[in-house]
Parts: sequence; structure tokens; C-alpha cells
Amino acid sequence: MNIYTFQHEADFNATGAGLIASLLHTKPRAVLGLATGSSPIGIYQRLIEMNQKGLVSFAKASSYNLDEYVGLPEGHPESYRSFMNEKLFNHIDIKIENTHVPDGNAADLEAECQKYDAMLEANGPVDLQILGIGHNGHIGFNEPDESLIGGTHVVKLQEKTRTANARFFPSLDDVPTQAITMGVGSILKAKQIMLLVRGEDKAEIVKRALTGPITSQCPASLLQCHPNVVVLLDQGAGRLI
Ligand SMILES: O=P(O)(O)OC[C@H]1O[C@](O)(CO)[C@@H](O)[C@@H]1O
Repeated sequence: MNIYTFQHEADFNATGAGLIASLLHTKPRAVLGLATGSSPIGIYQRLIEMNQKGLVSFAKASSYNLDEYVGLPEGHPESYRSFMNEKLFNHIDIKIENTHVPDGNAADLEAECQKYDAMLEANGPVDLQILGIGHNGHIGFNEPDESLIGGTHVVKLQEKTRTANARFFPSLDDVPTQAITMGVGSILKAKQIMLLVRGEDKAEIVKRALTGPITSQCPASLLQCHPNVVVLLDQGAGRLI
């Protein structure tokens, strides 16, 4: 595992964007595993700038997002599809039909999960999976539990997760209680994983995940088992490493 701690936000973003861009240079048809959250936003912004200057192209690439809330109306500003369109897809040359986010409004959520896994199986493995981490150690929305699920599934969000995300909604009651998430098995199948973490409030969980015991009570600790993980931290998140 290669862990880098950055003093300056610009270097964090340039390194993350550079890794994605060099993958696309060597493999234009790369399959990208994408994440929402605040940590990748600057990297997406940088990729938009590079794409608009002709320094990188997504024209042949495809993407699979980690997760989506269940039950938000289509076009809701806080849905992860809206986030991705707004923060990245609408501004680069990726073909929107090659971008995939689980459908949290599917009439049959179980069938939607199976469909997502079948697509990943057919078009994967993911070349580069971007991840954030929750305060409780979740990756995607794989919450700490006695056991974890390998494939895409519907998950009940923990109160800690809903509270952390309440800042994006009018009130806690408006935060969905369920989500669809790729499972840890699918995440760990990626050829390379880039974990992005910013903020002092994540320092404890970063330390537990990267140096503590490997346990389902901290899903991000499973990353210690993966052969090709790069971790980008800002100074706050890397304070205890
Ligand atoms: O990037 P941030 O703001 O630390 O947030 C990370 C969060 O985003 C997600 O990646 C969203 O899918 C979650 O796994 C995690 O809760």
C-alpha cells in the first residue's frame, strides 16, 4: 500500500487526476470505478480542465459508480447520479451511456443489484476504483457489521452515516434510510484502488483502516488485503499515520 500525505490541496488533486489520466493514456477504454463525497471533487475538477485542454480523453472510457440512495426522485440534486453529472460527466467527453450509477428508483431493487453485478462482470474488472471512507470505516455504503456482502446489494444506512450526510439535505428526516451499494467483493476485484481522504475528522478512522486489524467492523480495513492500493490523504486525514 502506498500512502501519500499532501500539505497542499493542489498537489492532492494533481496526483489523483494524474493517476487517472495516465491510466487513460495507456488504456483509453479503461473502466473507472467512481465515487461521490467531497474528497474527489477537486480531482474531478482538475480532470475537467485537462479534458477541456485536450490533455486527456474519456471518449472510450466507461464508469461504474459505487452507490446510490434509494428513493430520491429522479433529478434530485443530492442523488449520486446528479452529483456525477454535475461534478464530472456533463463537462467531459465521456459518453453518458457509458456511465453507470445504480438506479435507486428501480421498481425491483434486487433485480437492479443483480443487473449491476452482471454489467460489472461482463465489462470489468474495474481498472481503477476510487474510494472515499465513512467515519465508521464504510467503503461505498458497506457499513460495519458482523459480516459483509460481496456483491451489489441494498443496505440500511447507519444513523452515523445519515447524520454525516444530513448537511446536504434540508433536515435529517430527508436523508434516505437505504442505498444500493457495490459490495466489498466487487470493490476488491478492481485492479487498482485509490483511496481519497480529506479532513481531520477522518484521521482516527484512516489510522484504524490502514494500520488496525482487518475486520468487518471496519470495512475499509479489507483494503490491507489488496495488492495495489494507493492512498491520498490531506494533512488532517493523515495526522495519525
Ligand atoms: O469524500 P468524503 O466527503 O470524505 O466522503 C466519503 C463518503 O463518500 C462516499 O464515498 C460516498 O459513496 C462514502 O463511501 C463515504 O461516506
